[in-house]
Amino acid sequence: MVATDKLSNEEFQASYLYNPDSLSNLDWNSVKNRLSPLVTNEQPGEDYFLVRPLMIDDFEKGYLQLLSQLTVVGNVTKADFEAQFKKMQKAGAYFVTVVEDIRHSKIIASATLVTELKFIHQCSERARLEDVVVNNTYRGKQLGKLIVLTVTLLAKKLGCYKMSLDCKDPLIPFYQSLGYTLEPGNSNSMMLRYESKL
Ligand SMILES: CC(=O)SCCNC(=O)CCNC(=O)[C@H](O)C(C)(C)COP(=O)(O)OP(=O)(O)OC[C@H]1O[C@@H](n2cnc3c(N)ncnc32)[C@H](O)[C@@H]1OP(=O)(O)O
Repeated sequence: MVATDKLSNEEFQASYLYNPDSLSNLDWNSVKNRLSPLVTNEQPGEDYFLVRPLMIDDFEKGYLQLLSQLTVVGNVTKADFEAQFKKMQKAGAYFVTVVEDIRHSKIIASATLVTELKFIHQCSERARLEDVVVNNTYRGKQLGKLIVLTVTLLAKKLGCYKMSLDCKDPLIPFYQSLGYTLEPGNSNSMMLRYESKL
């Protein structure tokens, strides 16, 4: 575990997957009618909820246990986690954003924004939403909406020209309530699966 009180400011910043300042001044005005009551990443509804980038010591805070409520995680060791974290950090395109319940030092929600550089659209950048999950004992309290809107607004702030996602049919209304649409003739998701480790 990273003993953050003993770290220099530089080391502390390096323990974040991406710069936490990126999460300041998101355009919540543009989505405030999608939440009732209004919550934001800076005022997430409870003073013990903290919305922030993934940190390297979140392995200790149950991050992978949370992901296992979404899909198969496999036998990922702490060393595996840290190596993958550092690769993502170096790539600079991974904005894994979490909610921590600071009372229990536990990660209770997560969503990933991945950005992709393009030559098209005047060398622009597009965004994808991945791996959205809220701990099952915290569901139904708008945390899903909060974490998805946080990364959606972050993509806007970063200058992405669009953001897309894949989801199962029952979740379509959830994402529609957050502004995502099924574009006629342009909303199919196709798959070719390779042999996986699991
Ligand atoms: C792009 C992707 O990653 S898709 C994968 C999405 N993740 C999963 O399926 C993992 C398991 N599910 C979860 O973690 C959660 O149920 C989430 C993230 C989908 C929603 O989190 P919550 O914190 O419960 O959502 P929140 O309280 O903000 O919103 C609840 C709304 O979403 C709807 N909703 C939530 N989960 C579901 C679901 N599985 N199916 C249909 N509707 C749902 C609720 O009906 C509710 O609608 P309302 O506002 O009209 O009452």
